[in-house]
Amino acid sequence: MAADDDRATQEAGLSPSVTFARTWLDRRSWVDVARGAVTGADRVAEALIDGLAWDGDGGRVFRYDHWVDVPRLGSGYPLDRPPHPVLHEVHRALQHRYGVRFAAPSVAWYRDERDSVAFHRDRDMQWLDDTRIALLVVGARRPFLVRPRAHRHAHELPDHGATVDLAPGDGDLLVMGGGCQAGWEHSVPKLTHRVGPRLSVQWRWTSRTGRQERGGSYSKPLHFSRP
Ligand SMILES: O=C(O)CCC(=O)C(=O)O
Ligand SMILES: [Fe+2]
Repeated sequence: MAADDDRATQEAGLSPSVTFARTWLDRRSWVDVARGAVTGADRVAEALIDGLAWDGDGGRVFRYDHWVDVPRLGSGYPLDRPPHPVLHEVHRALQHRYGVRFAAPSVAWYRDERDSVAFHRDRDMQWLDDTRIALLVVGARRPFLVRPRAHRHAHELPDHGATVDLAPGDGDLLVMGGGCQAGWEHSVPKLTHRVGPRLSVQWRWTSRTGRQERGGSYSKPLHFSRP
């Protein structure tokens, strides 16, 4: 059988040898990446697409003082009812490695190169000083850009001020930790070349310490009346 056929029929599984590589962003903020943590990741992509109910066409959220489009589809599932069994294994392995209990995951589906999420912090977690956000990315490998929050108005810089591209895809795990949601922003930008579907499963934990964020959240919009 051709290698492509093997890949297409391979059932998904947690790789027996997962290695995490840590990138320190500053003294208290880091990102871990484990390449190929889930093998046969295309099966997971199919199970997510077919097994979950997807919300409308991305919709719009109120961000600070204006509405922005979030062109991608969103979903989620209860921790004990994953649409593919390997997601349960990934969840357990992540909790074991990071020593925290994650909330029920949310899931994002970028249908093609036009879907994206702009630079943001996951402010809906409210306590941002010490968080863990674990992402399993399946499907297309696309840029995942990280920039210091101080670059948020530096639109003239290349890649809008991004300093790191972690480019996860095809079964990679990416974990943002420490102060990543306090002092850093992340994005999955639009592309000008064609790409297939990309999905991310996102498990979140916050220490609930430090200052509590209030106001316009990015992924869970407050329902202000529209201007
Ligand atoms: O899909 C991704 O890799 C990132 C998604 C994200 O940052 C979010 O939904 O807050
Ligand atoms: Fe995010």
